[in-house]
Amino acid sequence: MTKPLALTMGDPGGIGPDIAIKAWLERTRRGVPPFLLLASPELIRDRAERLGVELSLVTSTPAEAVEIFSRALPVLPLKSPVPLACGTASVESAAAVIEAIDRGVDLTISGAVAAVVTNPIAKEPLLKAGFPHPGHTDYLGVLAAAHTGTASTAVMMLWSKELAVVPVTVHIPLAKVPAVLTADLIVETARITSHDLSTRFGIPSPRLAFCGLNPHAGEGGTLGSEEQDIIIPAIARLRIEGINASGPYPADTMFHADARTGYDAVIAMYHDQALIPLKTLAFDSGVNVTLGLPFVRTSPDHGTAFKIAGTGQAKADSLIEALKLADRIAAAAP
Ligand SMILES: NC(=O)c1ccc[n+]([C@@H]2O[C@H](COP(=O)([O-])OP(=O)(O)OC[C@H]3O[C@@H](n4cnc5c(N)ncnc54)[C@H](O)[C@@H]3O)[C@@H](O)[C@H]2O)c1
Ligand SMILES: N[C@H](C(=O)O)[C@H](O)COP(=O)(O)O
Repeated sequence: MTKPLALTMGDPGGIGPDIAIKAWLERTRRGVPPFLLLASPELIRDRAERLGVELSLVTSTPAEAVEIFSRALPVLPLKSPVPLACGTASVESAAAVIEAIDRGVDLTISGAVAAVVTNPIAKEPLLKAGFPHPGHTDYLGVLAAAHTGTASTAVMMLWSKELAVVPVTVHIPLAKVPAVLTADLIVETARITSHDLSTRFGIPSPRLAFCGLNPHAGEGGTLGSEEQDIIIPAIARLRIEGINASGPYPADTMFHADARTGYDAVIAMYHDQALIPLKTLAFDSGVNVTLGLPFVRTSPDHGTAFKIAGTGQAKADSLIEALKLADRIAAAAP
């Protein structure tokens, strides 16, 4: 029998509970793979009530979840208290938010579930509660390293049928990007991307196209030196290793339809350079996938959308794509 996916509740005040309920309701029509929701049953019942949905919910172990999924939403209760928040973030939720991630990863590593899919979390309340990581991606790298005993770099990729993008620097202030960007970091990010696109996504020799950092990719060094000093040497190193790397290209002309036929993924130098084109082209179908981990993790491409939590406006499309992609790449795991 197939294993379920573990789905974390995300921030309980955000739209995670809404879209988990919607994804379960859509399970047959849209072929949603079975998942076990890591949450408080009270929160999910409360949200279903706000949405005006009659929901069958059953507390479940991972082993029972696949069988239950066809008739009820299987929920694995959390130990930490979960405030019945809707529409606001709260520091009081932090312990439960982190517990759901930890348990999702533990269940995946132990083989009880096929992969972990995370609902969106708000970073600010977690940071205020003392959680030192700027997002799931970094934290998953730390959990993976603790599990394997070796340092593990987690790489963020936003994937869709139209476009896949990987930001080399992620959740740091824009002003710090030039200082953090090094040839070593670019090479490591690209190596992991090439490896995982090949092993998990079945692309034999992934074509990686690199953005420049500066306008016009530096215009031969007249509009900035990072291309000459950092990006071009990094690409040269990757080519020597046999990685199909090209660029750096001016970022403003890399994302139109013709340009997108020339690569399998874009390696971008900072967060918005990568995520603006992805979310513009594929907001409803984009999936956030963490590469470089010894387990599979995906997530919808959007955030907590507090304003529309409990209103029925949140779409579950990106979450459904994240569940389907996790199921597919977990089955292909090396
Ligand atoms: N995977 C994650 O954990 C993740 C990803 C992105 C942002 N975030 C966090 O989410 C919080 C809010 O971020 P934001 O406002 O920049 O982005 P957001 O994605 O939450 O919202 C942006 C806009 O898109 C709308 N939207 C988002 N998801 C939607 C959906 N499923 N259906 C319909 N409309 C939807 C929102 O209502 C809003 O108008 C921040 O704290 C951020 O750190 C978390
Ligand atoms: N940068 C991501 C986005 O905007 O979609 C997001 O914040 C999620 O990051 P984590 O997967 O690291 O939580």
